[in-house]
Amino acid sequence: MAENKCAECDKPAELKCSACKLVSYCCKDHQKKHWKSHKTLCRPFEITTTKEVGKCLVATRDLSPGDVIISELPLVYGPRPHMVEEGPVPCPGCCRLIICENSPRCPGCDFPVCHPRCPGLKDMEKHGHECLILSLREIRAINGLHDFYRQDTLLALRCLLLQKKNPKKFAQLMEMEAHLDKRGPDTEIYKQVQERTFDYLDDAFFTPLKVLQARTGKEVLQDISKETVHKICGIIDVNALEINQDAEISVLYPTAYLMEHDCLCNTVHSFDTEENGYKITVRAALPIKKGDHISTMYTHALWGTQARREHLKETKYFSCTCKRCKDPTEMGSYLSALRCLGTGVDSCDGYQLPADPTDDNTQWLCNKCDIKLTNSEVSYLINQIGEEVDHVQLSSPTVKDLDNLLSKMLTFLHPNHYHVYSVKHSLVQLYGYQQGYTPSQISDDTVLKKAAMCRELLEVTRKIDPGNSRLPLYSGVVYHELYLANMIMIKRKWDLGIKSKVKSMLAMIKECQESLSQASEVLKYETTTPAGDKLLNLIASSKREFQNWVERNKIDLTKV
Ligand SMILES: C[S@@+](CC[C@H](N)C(=O)[O-])C[C@H]1O[C@@H](n2cnc3c(N)ncnc32)[C@H](O)[C@@H]1O
Repeated sequence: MAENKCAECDKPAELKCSACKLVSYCCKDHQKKHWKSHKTLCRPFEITTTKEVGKCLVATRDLSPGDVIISELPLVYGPRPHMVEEGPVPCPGCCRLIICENSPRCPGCDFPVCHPRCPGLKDMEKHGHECLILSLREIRAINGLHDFYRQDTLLALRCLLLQKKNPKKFAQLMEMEAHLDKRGPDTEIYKQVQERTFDYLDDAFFTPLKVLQARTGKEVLQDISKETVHKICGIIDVNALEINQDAEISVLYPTAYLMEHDCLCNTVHSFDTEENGYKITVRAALPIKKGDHISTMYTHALWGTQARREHLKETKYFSCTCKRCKDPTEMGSYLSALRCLGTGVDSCDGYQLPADPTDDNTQWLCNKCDIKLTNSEVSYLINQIGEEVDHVQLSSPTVKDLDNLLSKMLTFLHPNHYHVYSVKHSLVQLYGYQQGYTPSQISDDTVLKKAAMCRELLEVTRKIDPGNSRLPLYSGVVYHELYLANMIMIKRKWDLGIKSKVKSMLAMIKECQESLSQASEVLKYETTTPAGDKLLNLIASSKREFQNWVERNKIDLTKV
């Protein structure tokens, strides 16, 4: 075994940096001396294994919000592997969405692409390599058929190609958890992988590849067995992160995948653009103490406990037992709570909460009276309401439609329930915009209602996403809408002669200033997403508008 050398003097070294364990030293003195240059590169975590989560990351020093924990390039990335039966598909060169039927074709393999000269088509890190395999199919489709050109299989193919191209990366990839024990031949997921990925790749490309390999004696892919393809698909499902810039991409990173899940995670991550190779940067979102586990969130922060736990069980094969999942009130947010459904003499103004949220058969108890509900009764009700919300949300609703839906929902659900949150979030974006509710048309009462709703929404997000790591776009929108609501009222009152010395006016001016600054703060890591970029531009223009108004009216903000 090669002996370690001191990073300071190159002599044989026994000591290791205790934080990253990657750099060695001959003595304590040299370790101290080297710290100045090493501290920016030193990993602030170590990899450990626990019975509950398997491999995971533990902080080796205290971290403050914003501190970088991981910054690394992908092992491999490609189009998100979800089957598309109609609608846009990713271009294999750049993963930007295209309409299959109307698109030009790749000159090499005939797959639909954004442009025959898309730079990614020839790039060996992107489509270049796989194109050689895809071009082995002799039959060509006349029309772009979704089951003929299957972009959802390309990431698995790119993983297979690492065997020859970069065996070290392939070995790192194959170390990842695939949960094959839970994806056996009698499961639905096994059938899907077998039919949609393995059989497709095998029939269309591996069969001609085997003939070619036999003829030329040259091996392009070593292992294209069913077992390896199933393992790779498991690894992608369990470990890949999704990037939704203007494309749908799944990425496997060499270290970031080790972050465990927590419904109140302590990190935030952002992705560089395609030009910068989709580098990931993971930062502390909350203060992290030495010894704390470093976590991210694998599911949606705005789902209730039952929905999140079901999703994690189905897709990541574990039962979450984090602080938020164990707390019936979900950190005081009441995101899953129902109104007490007692009627007549039994009616009360309490809320129905799960007795044990981590028990799939829990009873739901009222916090004021004796009314109990079974979990299946609650699930049925929540699913029904969810379907109605989806139906209304998808039908370009008017303010009236959403107002009516909201009043109906509030007879069954807590005002912070996640279905209510979604309707309120849409409503605050319609008040002030939709015909009949434009800034010159909207009534004072409705503006005040909009501002109150914004404050309620922000209170919920602060409780379930204290580090702004998962809901920055949701909160950014709401902070901006709160600014707009205040600004409508301020201008109206100003025109009536109510000037900045009046207390209520001062409070609104202050809230305007704070909302705009909070909006930029929560979005600070969203600069590379199209939605984040668009919102940040809107906020910048509102900041200019606010500044102009303040200057025009000679308001001294330091005295507000
Ligand atoms: C992306 S991998 C993380 C690395 C993994 N622990 C390993 O050993 O390779 C995701 C898997 O880690 C485990 N895991 C992550 N967070 C967990 C948690 N909070 N509780 C239990 N298991 C967890 C689950 O097995 C999950 O499918």
